[in-house]
Amino acid sequence: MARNKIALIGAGQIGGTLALLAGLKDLGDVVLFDIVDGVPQGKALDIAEAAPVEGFDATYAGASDYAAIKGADVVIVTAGVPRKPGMSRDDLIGINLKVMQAVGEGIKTHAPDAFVICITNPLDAMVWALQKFSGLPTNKIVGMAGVLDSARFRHFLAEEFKVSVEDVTAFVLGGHGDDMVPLTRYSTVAGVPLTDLVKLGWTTQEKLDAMVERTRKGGGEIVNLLKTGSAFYAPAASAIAMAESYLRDKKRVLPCAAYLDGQYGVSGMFIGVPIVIGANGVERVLEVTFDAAEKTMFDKSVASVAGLIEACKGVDSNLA
Ligand SMILES: NC(=O)C1=CN([C@@H]2O[C@H](COP(=O)(O)OP(=O)(O)OC[C@H]3O[C@@H](n4cnc5c(N)ncnc54)[C@H](O)[C@@H]3O)[C@@H](O)[C@H]2O)C=CC1
Ligand SMILES: O=C([O-])CC(=O)C(=O)O
Repeated sequence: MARNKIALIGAGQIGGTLALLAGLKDLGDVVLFDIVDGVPQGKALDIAEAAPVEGFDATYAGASDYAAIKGADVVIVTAGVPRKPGMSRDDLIGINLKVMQAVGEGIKTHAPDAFVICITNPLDAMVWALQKFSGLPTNKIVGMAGVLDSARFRHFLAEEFKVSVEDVTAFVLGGHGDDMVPLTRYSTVAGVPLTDLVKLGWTTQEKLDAMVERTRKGGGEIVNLLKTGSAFYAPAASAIAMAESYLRDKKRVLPCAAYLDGQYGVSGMFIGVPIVIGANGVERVLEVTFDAAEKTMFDKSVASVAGLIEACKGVDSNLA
């Protein structure tokens, strides 16, 4: 059976990590694409030379021409710029929107049948714009954020409870901004909701609130530490989980920025919600019920994303 082809648009910090993880997980052959000539080629060769040591068989190529992504099964987009300390993700809109136009046209011409995962920030607006520029069916394009935000929350919870990360589940929904929605009622240790664990004395409400807040600001915490860019290991691992679910038809239920057509009372936008990812792309949206406080938080987050989309339309009148 022919190997799958994975195209990585953007060969920076996340792109390089994606390329390595794709090999380690035997997901398929990898093409790294970047506008900076030499970088995708150099990273491709470096990882290909790691393959004999790690024992995976995959071809690696680097390119600065979109023709190289032809026939890709999965495209993961990290092209653009990351933020630096003092910036918000939203400050990236002007520059990254133009990048999404070029990437969208490249995908439309060379890989229109791919399952596309957008990572570029500000995420919920960029995946919306990428869908418009590429014309992809809305079940074949998603944004990566919820898996990462949930993984951060899971890490903090596992540390607090001194349990395996494997036994901690979490759902962080909404947009990928500081008003994202970590849902404590739907996050568990071995199936027991966090709200019950507070009652059982495993933690206090104050500590839980602090972990929720740390999750919301998790991206900024790493930007302030790194100073030159933003997180890349956990973002890459998160997107690889999504790609693997598609390529292996695993039908995992993952929180992703998905196109909503009435679900959660939202239409025509990409928002972080739990979805089933299988061979048909986004196969199902899981609509969880919110209590009044959760709904208020979710609606606030949706309103922020709507504001970003309006800002995109202001920058590029073709999107209006
Ligand atoms: N959705 C999420 O949860 C997360 C999103 N991000 C975002 O992911 C993006 C990438 O982050 P990093 O890999 O750390 O940045 P990076 O700067 O290391 O890599 C970005 C790459 O994109 C390339 N690039 C720029 N314009 C391009 C174009 N028109 N076509 C092709 N390539 C182009 C650059 O040359 C660079 O190699 C940023 O926007 C960052 O904010 C980062 C972490 C998490
Ligand atoms: O915070 C950033 O700029 C990068 C990002 O989205 C994250 O790490 O969650």
